[in-house]
Amino acid sequence: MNISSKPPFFMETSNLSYRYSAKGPAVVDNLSLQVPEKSIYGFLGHNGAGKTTTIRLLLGLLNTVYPVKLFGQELKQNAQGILSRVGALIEHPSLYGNLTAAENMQVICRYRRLSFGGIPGILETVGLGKHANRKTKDFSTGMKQRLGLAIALLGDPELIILDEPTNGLDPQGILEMRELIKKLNQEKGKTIFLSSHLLAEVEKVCTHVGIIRQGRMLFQGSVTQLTELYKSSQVPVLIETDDNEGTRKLLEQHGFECRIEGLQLLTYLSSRSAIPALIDQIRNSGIGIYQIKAESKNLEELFFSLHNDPNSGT
Ligand SMILES: Nc1ncnc2c1ncn2[C@@H]1O[C@H](COP(=O)(O)OP(=O)(O)OP(=O)(O)O)[C@@H](O)[C@H]1O
Repeated sequence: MNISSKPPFFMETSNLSYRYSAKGPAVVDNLSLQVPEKSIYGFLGHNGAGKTTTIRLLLGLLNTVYPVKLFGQELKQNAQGILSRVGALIEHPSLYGNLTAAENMQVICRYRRLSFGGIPGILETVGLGKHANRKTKDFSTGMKQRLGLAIALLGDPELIILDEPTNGLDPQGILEMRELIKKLNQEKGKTIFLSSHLLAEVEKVCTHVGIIRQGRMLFQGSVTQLTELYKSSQVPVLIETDDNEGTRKLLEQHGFECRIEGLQLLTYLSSRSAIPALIDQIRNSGIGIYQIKAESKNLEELFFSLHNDPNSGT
């Protein structure tokens, strides 16, 4: 993967690696991230893949000898200046329940020596304008998360880093957070880096994506490129017939790999358009089909297909 400096990426790492202990495994392993300006970059991976650790490295919260660049500058050389242009929400926000939304923001403003002037506008942006004077102990999880984002927006950062921003939210809360992220990007020009373990979530919100497994990058590119790759990977198909064993033999004779799973047979096709021919083959051999169903590919299968694709990832 090439690290180009023209134009500089808003955030980039080159072969970033990290171990929590000298003899422990690499939790982040040769990770070269490239986050374009004005993108919404989804950092996708299962629980324990190394997302939060990477975010901590990007924010200078963990020490590393590897270069981490934000806005084209090395983080270590000007951490204070660079981080004043970054807003972050890692997991759930720490709020004082007995203080109102506005008062919670004032606490952070005092700490960061920012004026209180921007608070009403930011609360309006995140949809909490009407709740500015409510104590946060009465807030729903979604409202707390939006207030956490409001706090990250203090100081008008150009880059916003969000660790699993929809975690723990109900469907309505997820929808609102998703719309808010898009609004911040499209209307306020913010570059947003967010981590998630949900492929569907990333596809709906992000312009770019980096997929990691065990700290290693499997794929990095635009969501359009990911969709193309995803489409070209194999489709799992479940078949139930009156003779699953006979169907298995038949399909294997035609070069399909398959296995019996309970009352069904699982095989993989190159695309959904191959299903009619498959049905004809089974029916022509006198086997009765009870049902046939193309499964939607989940993250695990995408990981699997990426892992086996020599052209993808690292
Ligand atoms: N402070 C720590 N000390 C030792 N190991 C840690 C520490 N924090 C995380 N790990 C380990 O590092 C690996 C990556 O964890 P990390 O939290 O970065 O992953 P993640 O992708 O953010 O997962 P999740 O979505 O569950 O938060 C995991 O195996 C985890 O157990």
